[in-house]
Amino acid sequence: MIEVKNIYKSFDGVPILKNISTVFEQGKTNLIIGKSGSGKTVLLKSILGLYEIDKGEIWYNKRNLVATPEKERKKMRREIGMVFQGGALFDSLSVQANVRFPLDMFTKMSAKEKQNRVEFCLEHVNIEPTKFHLHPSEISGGMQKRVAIARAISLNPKYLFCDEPNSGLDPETSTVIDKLIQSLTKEFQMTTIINTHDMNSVIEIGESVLFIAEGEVGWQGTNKEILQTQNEKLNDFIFANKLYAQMRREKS
Ligand SMILES: Nc1ncnc2c1ncn2[C@@H]1O[C@H](COP(=O)(O)OP(=O)(O)OP(=O)(O)O)[C@@H](O)[C@H]1O
Repeated sequence: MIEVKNIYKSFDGVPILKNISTVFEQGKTNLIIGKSGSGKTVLLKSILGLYEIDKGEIWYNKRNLVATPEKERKKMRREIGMVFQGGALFDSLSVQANVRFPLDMFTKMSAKEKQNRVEFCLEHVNIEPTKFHLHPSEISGGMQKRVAIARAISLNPKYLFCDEPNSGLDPETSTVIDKLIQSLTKEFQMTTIINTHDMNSVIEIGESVLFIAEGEVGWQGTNKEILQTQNEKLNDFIFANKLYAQMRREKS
């Protein structure tokens, strides 16, 4: 579980996050949604400790990141898996070398143990062994995302952060990626936080949805509750999203 309590973050005196409190539960896909510029990325980076917040607390289970010295923070970071926007795979490394990379960097596992772990992770994202030797440029966008997820879970993280995991994917592949993240979250009982623009993701896997509006908690609830909401800002966001999805469908 990750809990944030009354966090504030500003840049050069301009407030971006204003008094955000929420809980991201273990074993659930916790989504953060909101308009472009609302503060989702700043929130995600603050929770990760990439930005120092002005005020507030960030609890990773029983540890408050804000009060944790840098050396301890490094240890905490090992418990975090990240799926970056676009996948961010290393082009020059094969699929399996990409997944092995964190193991080389952060563990003292033997070559055999690493290979077993790489195979385990790639199997869990449904990548066949015939693809292990390929390079990112030789596989589809959806498969690249799956490799990025395999790499993110390679160190067996307790916490998984995904920043727009569906960017650049068609709706069908997006659903596959969403379901995959959700099933891994359940299987490994991770606390998963996903930044997304995608209303389909909200409906499919939004077990807990946090709507950020102008740096504040605008609404929080489940994918079932969101369909009944009377919250005006949230409804505007949903409507704009539907229009966007429709325009994209008509264009393709
Ligand atoms: N490093 C920074 N320095 C100054 N201002 C920043 C910085 N990072 C973000 N901001 C500002 O914070 C606000 C929120 O940005 P943020 O990137 O969190 O939005 P977002 O909701 O993630 O948007 P998007 O969906 O487009 O990624 C914006 O006004 C942005 O300009």
